[in-house]
Amino acid sequence: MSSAIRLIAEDGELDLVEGFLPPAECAGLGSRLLGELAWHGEEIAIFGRRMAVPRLLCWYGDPGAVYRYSGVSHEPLPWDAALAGLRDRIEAFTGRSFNAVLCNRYRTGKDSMGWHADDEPELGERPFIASLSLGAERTFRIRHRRTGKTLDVPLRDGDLLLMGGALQSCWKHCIPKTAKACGERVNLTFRRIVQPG
Ligand SMILES: O=C(O)CCC(=O)C(=O)O
Ligand SMILES: [Fe+2]
Repeated sequence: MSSAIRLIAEDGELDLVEGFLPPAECAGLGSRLLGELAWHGEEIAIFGRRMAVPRLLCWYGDPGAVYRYSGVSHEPLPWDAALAGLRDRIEAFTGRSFNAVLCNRYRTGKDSMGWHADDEPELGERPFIASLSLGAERTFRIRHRRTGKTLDVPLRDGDLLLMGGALQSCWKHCIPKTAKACGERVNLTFRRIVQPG
């Protein structure tokens, strides 16, 4: 495992740990999560029309770690063993604690996540979020809200991306669609819900 590389140091911190998980572990773990987790689609209302979110997702965590996304409150599913094992390792590495994980599954290059910040009230001020990627490489794009400064970070199998400080209030991020041939990707964002609601 390599050490963290600081990618952003102003108005929040963004750190990348390339190969946090060794390649030998990634393939098995990726297919286990694809098979085991309770993947489902979601819809969001945009201008009164219901639209399918362009990816699959699921939410696991401690009882009470309720999270509101796509306009709906989500009760967590109880920790899956593979997810709990990863949580423990990421907690040991970062010295932070997490009580829930949002899992996103990008089936093809057409699946994506639009511009957003993880700044929901239940994450509290200056949330610390650890994001583990498995499977196909995708680009994580981050843009400063005021200056427009933009950075593209390739996220590969086994990489761990850490977001902290004021990052969510000063920057937005997304996973753009790609026209490149690309396999499935799973991303796990470990979070701490501080204010159940
Ligand atoms: O898939 C990714 O790498 C990003 C996921 C993300 O931004 C989120 O879950 O909030
Ligand atoms: Fe995010």
